[in-house]
Amino acid sequence: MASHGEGTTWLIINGKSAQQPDIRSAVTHLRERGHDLAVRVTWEGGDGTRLVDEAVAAGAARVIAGGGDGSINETVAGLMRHPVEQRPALGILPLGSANDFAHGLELPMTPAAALELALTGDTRRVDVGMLDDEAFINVASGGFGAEITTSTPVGLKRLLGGGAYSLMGMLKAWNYQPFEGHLRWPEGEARVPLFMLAIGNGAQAGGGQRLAPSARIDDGLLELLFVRHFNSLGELKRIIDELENLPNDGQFVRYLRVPWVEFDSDGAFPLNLDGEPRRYRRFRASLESEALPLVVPSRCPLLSDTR
Ligand SMILES: Nc1ncnc2c1ncn2[C@@H]1O[C@H](COP(=O)(O)OP(=O)(O)OP(=O)(O)O)[C@@H](O)[C@H]1O
Repeated sequence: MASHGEGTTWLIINGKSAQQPDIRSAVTHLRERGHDLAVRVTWEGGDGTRLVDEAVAAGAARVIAGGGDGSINETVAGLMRHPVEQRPALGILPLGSANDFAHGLELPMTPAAALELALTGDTRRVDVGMLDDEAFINVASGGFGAEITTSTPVGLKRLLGGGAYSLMGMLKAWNYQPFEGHLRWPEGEARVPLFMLAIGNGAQAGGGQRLAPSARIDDGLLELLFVRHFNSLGELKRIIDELENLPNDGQFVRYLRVPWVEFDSDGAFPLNLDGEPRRYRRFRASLESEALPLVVPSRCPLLSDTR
């Protein structure tokens, strides 16, 4: 474990949460204890990345992303623009609605405890996912996985766990079409009508859906989950069974650990990058190993040697 006790820390906080009284008092309290904590507030998308540049220019040792998964993604994107040896450590103050990455790390969720850990906790070097040249730290989820997190309020777990009938009905009502394309990874390839796809550095997305349950952020690998499209209720029930066990070569479900994966889609494929919606005709997902020092709690479940 490395400790970054010295140097300035910058808190880059999403403006929509910046005026919360408990955050103000947590900042005041930590400053009174002698911590050198600068606070900057974002106004709109893109500000987080630019503020990281200012923090690096000012020589910050640590940058805390105050916000949800989108804010963390922007901060990571900013940090990755700098050479690896100049990257400040990343801390997280979870203030989003889903906070999937923070929950996956089992960070404290109250502002006072989260901010104190972010400022004073130990750091570990973790991997950062790359989708072409865009960074993601948690999960890229595509196909139905992207649709559920952006356009429906219903969770995948509830849909798949609770009612095959209602999911089938909903897909019919939507006239849901599979995404035809070609997947390629180091040991294999598949031409598939895809129902959904998840690429995990972290473990969960979409507000608690554990799509990559055995993901570790320091293992140099991505978890790849993909589910083949289905046509009947019987096939859907089979998928639900396979999702329980996550076979590496199931009839519908495949769950693999890979250093990279490429997808060539016949159409524009919806993919959420750390929760932010995108569309791609083709992409390559890969990993930069040990790219970023991250503040982690003790016994963090996303580390390989969880103690
Ligand atoms: N001052 C602001 N007011 C409103 N939105 C902002 C502001 N500053 C940045 N944003 C937007 O907020 C987005 C990030 O939101 P964030 O991830 O922090 O919250 P969230 O969507 O509630 O989190 P989660 O993904 O965990 O549910 C950025 O992409 C940016 O477009």
